[in-house]
Amino acid sequence: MSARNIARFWEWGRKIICVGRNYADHAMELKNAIPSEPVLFLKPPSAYVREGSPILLPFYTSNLHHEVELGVVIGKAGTAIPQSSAMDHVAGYVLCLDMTARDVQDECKSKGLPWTLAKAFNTSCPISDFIPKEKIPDPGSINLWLKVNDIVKQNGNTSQMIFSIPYLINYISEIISLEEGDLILTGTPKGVSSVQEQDELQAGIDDILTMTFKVDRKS
Ligand SMILES: O=C(O)/C=C/C(=O)CC(=O)C(=O)O
Ligand SMILES: [Mg+2]
Repeated sequence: MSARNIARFWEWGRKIICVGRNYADHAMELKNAIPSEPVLFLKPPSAYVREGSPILLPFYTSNLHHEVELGVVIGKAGTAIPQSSAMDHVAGYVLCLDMTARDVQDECKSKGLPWTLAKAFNTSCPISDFIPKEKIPDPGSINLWLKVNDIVKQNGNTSQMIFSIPYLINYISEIISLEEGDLILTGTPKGVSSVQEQDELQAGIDDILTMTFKVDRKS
């Protein structure tokens, strides 16, 4: 049997744990309070989509938003991982989009319902190629950007995160044990906006990597 390859972690069917409202400028653009503790939600592995396949518009939304985020790929399992050793559990990174049906999320929020329909649908988590940890020596200080049809919509720096990567790994693993192949989405900076069928989304991390996805409707 061939050994599993962490560079193809999305094939392993592990957890996708998402952090929300982790950038003050994004929390404020959606008129949310700045959180005093991380806001967590989950996506299933069926949310993954890779370059070459489209992001599919769910039939029940008319306001699908992009959110560009740094994804942290877990390489070593742990529970209640101390902040001091948190980075030893990181195998690498991916650039991610947390696609969000904003109108559905607003309705869920107003009714006190979970965000599953808004955040966890098929293709709601486009990801780049795997970036080995050594390629990003300081993940707490990198630029993330996103363009829609060549127009810049998001341009932020991970130094703006309210909760750092070691803090998040400690906080999450106290509640949900982390396994090899899990992915943590670390939240989005400001500039989220609506996308339409046939739009082209391009996103990147500094000069490290870019990725491109088309938006389509399920045929
Ligand atoms: O509370 C809201 O209105 C929206 C929150 C989010 O969608 C949170 C995120 O996913 C994020 O900040 O990245
Ligand atoms: Mg998000």
